[in-house]
Amino acid sequence: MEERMKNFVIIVAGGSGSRMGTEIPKQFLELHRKPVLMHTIQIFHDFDPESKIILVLPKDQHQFWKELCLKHSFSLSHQVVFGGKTRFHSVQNGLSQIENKGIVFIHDGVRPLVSKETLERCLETAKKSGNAIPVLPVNESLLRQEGNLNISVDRSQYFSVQTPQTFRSEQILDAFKQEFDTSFTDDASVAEKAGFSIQMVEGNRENIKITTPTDLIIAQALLQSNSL
Ligand SMILES: Nc1ccn([C@@H]2O[C@H](COP(=O)(O)OP(=O)(O)OP(=O)(O)O)[C@@H](O)[C@H]2O)c(=O)n1
Ligand SMILES: C[C@](O)(CO)[C@H](O)COP(=O)(O)O
Repeated sequence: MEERMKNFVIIVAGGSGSRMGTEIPKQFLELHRKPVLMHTIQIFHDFDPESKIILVLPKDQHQFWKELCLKHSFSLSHQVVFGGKTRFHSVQNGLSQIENKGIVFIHDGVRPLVSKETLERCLETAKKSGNAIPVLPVNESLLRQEGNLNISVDRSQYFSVQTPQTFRSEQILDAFKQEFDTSFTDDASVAEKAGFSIQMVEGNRENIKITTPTDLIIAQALLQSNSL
């Protein structure tokens, strides 16, 4: 009988939230009666209750998170590790907890609206092809700045990138052995620099990254309509 592959989920929430600008870090803000991070963890647990969930949080937020879990009676199993200086270093800390082969989902803690269908597409393609990056076509026109000129570009050649960026564990562990480079904006850029070819799958429009106060209003509305 074929052995079932283990799923690992690294949820990164080690950032500073400077563009949100709230006193409470954005991952703890309440949306639809629960902190953002609890929505995110719940989605992955519901997708596969057997998966190992690793939450990356700045060291000085661990106690606060523990208190929030008690307050909300949040008991889904997860392991908490320290955040790093950049997203790359936070992911690296998460990867250090992967002890055997499987599929690794790397997801922004502040994307609490990823759909089950996106997760299924990511899982299936990563199993088959080594990785899967959820993307969407760009809905607006695009301009590129070149000196004093602003030049229209062909938007059909561009896609906006979401998470969970999903990999076979061997591939992503290998990619993250590299030295940090300032060009790394996500995990796909790390894998690409290590020589792996990147596979795109369709993401979902609701899967926004809560970055600014406006995103919070949109996420609140979407979560409310999801639960109707
Ligand atoms: N050192 C860092 C920086 C970012 N992240 C995580 O990477 C995701 C995407 O980053 P972003 O939305 O930019 O979060 P922040 O860095 O917190 O926000 P900002 O750039 O506005 O400060 C977030 O879940 C964030 O917590 C992380 O784990 N560790
Ligand atoms: C990982 C990411 O969410 C993919 O779109 C994005 O690259 C994070 O960028 P940020 O500037 O760190 O928010």
